[in-house]
Amino acid sequence: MSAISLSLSGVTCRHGSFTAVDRVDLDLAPGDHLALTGTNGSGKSTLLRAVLGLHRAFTGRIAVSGVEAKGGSGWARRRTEVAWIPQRQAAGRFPLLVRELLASSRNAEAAVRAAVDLSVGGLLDRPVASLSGGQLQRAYLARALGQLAAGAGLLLADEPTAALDFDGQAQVARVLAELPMTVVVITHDRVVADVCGRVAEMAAGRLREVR
Ligand SMILES: Nc1ncnc2c1ncn2[C@@H]1O[C@H](COP(=O)(O)OP(=O)(O)OP(=O)(O)O)[C@@H](O)[C@H]1O
Repeated sequence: MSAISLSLSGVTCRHGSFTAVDRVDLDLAPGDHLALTGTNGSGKSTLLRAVLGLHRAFTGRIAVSGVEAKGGSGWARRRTEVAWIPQRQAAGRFPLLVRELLASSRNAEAAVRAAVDLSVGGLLDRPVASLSGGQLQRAYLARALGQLAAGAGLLLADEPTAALDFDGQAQVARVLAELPMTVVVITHDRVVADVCGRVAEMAAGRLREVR
């Protein structure tokens, strides 16, 4: 596993006729850590979802490791290169055990090890739908660490500490700080922003780097 680059140029994302992300440019070198802050509804989640191919209504250029995703196989490859912690962690439409969520990382062993470190190792046989918000967030972080162990070189995390207690927030900030991967983390948490070398702020779809 090694860190990879992310390059956005002139990225505009629409929800119907509404422009949620407006001509965003951003270049991250392998290993850069960026905190993405800004007001609610300013387009942060939409932007990261576009990088993953979960929001396809965009124009402009999104390149990971210098490559733009094209077609189904291109986006499938993108999802092996990019680890993802979603904001509203979905319990899924079908009953899913924590163990199965972790296995979806493609490195179940590493994800389970991370789950143990993150204090959710005792919940492997519980349905994901039965976890508390903080437990679910820890489980999704463990899955992302499994994805990184499986070869992903970029982590996109959407408010990964929003549901965590103080100890959990500090622990996740530590884990993120130590990751040798490229990281973009949407956060309203100062502890997390402080461990990132770069900080950008979004407002009404525009991105401005502040540090
Ligand atoms: N599926 C959708 N359909 C229509 N509008 C949407 C949809 N998803 C998001 N939006 C709108 O796009 C804008 C950007 O939303 P987005 O979730 O990207 O913001 P955000 O910066 O991540 O917000 P927050 O900090 O509250 O999570 C908001 O005005 C939101 O209401």
